[in-house]
Amino acid sequence: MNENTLHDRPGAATEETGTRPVAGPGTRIEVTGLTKRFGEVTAVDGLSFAVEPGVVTGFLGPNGAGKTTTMRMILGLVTPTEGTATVGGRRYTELDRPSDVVGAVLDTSAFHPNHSARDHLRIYCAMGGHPDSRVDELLTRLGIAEHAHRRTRTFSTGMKQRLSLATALLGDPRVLLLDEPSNGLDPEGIAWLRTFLRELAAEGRTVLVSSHVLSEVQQIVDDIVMIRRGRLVAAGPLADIERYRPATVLVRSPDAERLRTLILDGTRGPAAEVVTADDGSLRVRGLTAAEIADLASAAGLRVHELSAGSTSLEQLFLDLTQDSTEQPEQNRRDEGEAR
Ligand SMILES: Nc1ncnc2c1ncn2[C@@H]1O[C@H](COP(=O)(O)OP(=O)(O)OP(=O)(O)O)[C@@H](O)[C@H]1O
Repeated sequence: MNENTLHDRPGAATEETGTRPVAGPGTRIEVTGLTKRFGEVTAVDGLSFAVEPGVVTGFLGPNGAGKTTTMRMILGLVTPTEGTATVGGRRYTELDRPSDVVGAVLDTSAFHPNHSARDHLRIYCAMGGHPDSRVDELLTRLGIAEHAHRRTRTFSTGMKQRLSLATALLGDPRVLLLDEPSNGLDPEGIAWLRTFLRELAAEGRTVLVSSHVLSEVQQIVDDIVMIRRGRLVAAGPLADIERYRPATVLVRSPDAERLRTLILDGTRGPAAEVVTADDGSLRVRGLTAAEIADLASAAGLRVHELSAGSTSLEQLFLDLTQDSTEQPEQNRRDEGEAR
């Protein structure tokens, strides 16, 4: 801890009186105006959000959105350029015994290849000052007790994930931060992870899980914090976000580009949003299928398919987080409100 953090931190006065609060049950993560610039690159840009205890929160955004950098700032591994990240009201570097408060898995390959799972946990247990009994407790809880003597280099991705989680849980922390935990897991592994993280949340812990693939964590998370280019795009219960999925009309047309221009023109009807998918089809919001058909027919444009439905959650995620200049107007409004 450096001198600056000692002087400007909240709660320093209570420490002197010996009544320093520790992060306890119901520990919240709070990120306020967090910014990180690496030279020319602004990785995180004025980000504010809270992560509540008792639920699993998904931290979502495409590759390079700033998720890892934000998690590293919460963990005191990267110093913010501006803003704060606190756990239970204190910055990580101000916590007495940080590994008793926050457990983190940032990299599941960080094992000595020749160490057994048990050796690995024993070392981290001693480093964190946790009781030895935690090693066997966690090997059992994570379902890897029978592999405790195997060298970690022989572990599958799923077993490494479990060992990483065991390491993070040695101090029985109230807060857990996991960076892309579903990466490389098969469906069975994801199902196991879902059950396990739900158990941790049900114990009142605060669980933050990052991912760049919404569909991988959709079944795991209760709340979401969605970012793009270091900025907040959406935050709240996943159920709320699902509720606001707008109705979309899928349009396949050999004249898609002309139809798109016509729809966006807006002079022939209400303002609409159009996203062109990779396969050239259009997804239109703000117009009904009948309105689009009439528009195309009046202009002599061919339409091969028109189908109404609601946007998939994955599509909503892509729409909200895409970098394309084709970002729909509604999303830009959402982003503005979220900031
Ligand atoms: N130490 C660093 N030096 C310079 N640029 C960095 C550094 N760390 C991250 N960045 C840049 O900051 C941006 C955000 O990166 P970050 O790893 O936080 O994103 P992410 O959302 O976690 O992405 P991914 O899903 O690919 O891990 C990227 O443009 C990245 O190249």
